[in-house]
Amino acid sequence: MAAVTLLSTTGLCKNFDGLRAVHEVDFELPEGQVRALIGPNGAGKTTLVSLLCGRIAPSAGRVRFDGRDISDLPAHRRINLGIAYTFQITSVFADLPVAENVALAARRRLRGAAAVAEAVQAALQRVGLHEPPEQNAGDLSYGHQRLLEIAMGLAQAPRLLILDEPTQGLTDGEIDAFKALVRDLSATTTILLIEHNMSVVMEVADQVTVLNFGEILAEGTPDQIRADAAVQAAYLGTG
Ligand SMILES: Nc1ncnc2c1ncn2[C@@H]1O[C@H](COP(=O)(O)OP(=O)(O)OP(=O)(O)O)[C@@H](O)[C@H]1O
Repeated sequence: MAAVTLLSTTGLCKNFDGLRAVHEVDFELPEGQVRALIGPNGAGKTTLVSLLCGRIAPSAGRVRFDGRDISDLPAHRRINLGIAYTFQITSVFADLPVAENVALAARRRLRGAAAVAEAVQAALQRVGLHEPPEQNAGDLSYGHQRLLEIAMGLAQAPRLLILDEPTQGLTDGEIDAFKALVRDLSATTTILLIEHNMSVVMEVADQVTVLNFGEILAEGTPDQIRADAAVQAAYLGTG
């Protein structure tokens, strides 16, 4: 049986002063899938996920989540529906302890100190952050701040987790751990991943969407995408 569509867009566009950052994107993400979103620098990947999250408003087009049109909902309402995300620029609260950062996210859905503490510990363990929870988030390495952000996303028990270049700044060992984490999470969460690291894409994605100049250039399995001549040309910058 075909999987239920969790997220979809129709005719989604975003123009910045005449620049077509995202153009006429019809995108569909089935529930339970790990989807990688790839494309050359400036292809529109961050703009597309910003439209999905409600961080920016589209110039045209609609977004649907779980059977409902969410195009007019502000970002915080979309989070409450189960869309969690992390962005390239970390948004941890640097002056707050690691645990408190995750607790702020957990309190969006949980009441009671014990339940929150349990969720915090589970989320930190799941991403493999072993720093003392009382350490300030700003003292973590950049890579670990990215992991902390994922923990903050997980503490919201999301139905869709959107990660914008989560492996940037991670060591090789941390990237391996991240791949295992995504495989583990994929049992319970639909994942949309902007990723430049092709080994991560090839190993964790069920399907890959390639953006180029704001439009979908190709979609398919990692193997299909790797063999696609148009994708190779886009990356090599050749016709
Ligand atoms: N707020 C903005 N104002 C004007 N132009 C913008 C804005 N945000 C993005 N752009 C432009 O839109 C295009 C798409 O940018 P976007 O960041 O979405 O690409 P990307 O695929 O995520 O790139 P990268 O892989 O480098 O992060 C680029 O040409 C970028 O300069």
